[in-house]
Amino acid sequence: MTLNDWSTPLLVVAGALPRDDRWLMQRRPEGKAHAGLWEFPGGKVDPGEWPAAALARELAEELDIAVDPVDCTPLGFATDATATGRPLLMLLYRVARWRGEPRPLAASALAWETPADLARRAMPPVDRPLVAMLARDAWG
Ligand SMILES: Nc1nc2c([nH]c(=O)n2[C@@H]2O[C@H](COP(=O)(O)OP(=O)(O)OP(=O)(O)O)[C@@H](O)[C@H]2O)c(=O)[nH]1
Repeated sequence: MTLNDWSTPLLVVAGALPRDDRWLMQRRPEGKAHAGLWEFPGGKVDPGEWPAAALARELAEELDIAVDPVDCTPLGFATDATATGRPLLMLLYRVARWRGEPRPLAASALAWETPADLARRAMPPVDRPLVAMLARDAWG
């Protein structure tokens, strides 16, 4: 990780959505940074936006599901540098419930993955410590 700028991190929120001991992951489409890698659904927090509200907005845009921000519980965070060297701060939330069936509106694919599956997927570096954390997450 090479950081060129310590002052203005790119703030990204992401959701861990559980189902039957698996987590929902999406594959980044061609033409975007990290194309082809598997990631948690989510995206950038807009200026002045509350992070859990940003996550609910992103999950509606990307998965066509309705999430109440109060159902998003912080799980942890991780940091890395983006391709330009700008610091990236990613907040991961556990999403307890949602309305609707997730559809890949922004991704090239969706998959429900076990922690063991996740360890074998190609992912952005910032996701690795978060996946390790999920593997230790207690259900409920
Ligand atoms: N959503 C998401 N973004 C991640 C993850 N890991 C990771 O490094 N990122 C990076 O965080 C940034 C978030 O970008 P994004 O493209 O998802 O955000 P967005 O939906 O607001 O994108 P847009 O600018 O195309 O509208 C990207 O640089 C992306 O590569 C992850 O697990 N989930």
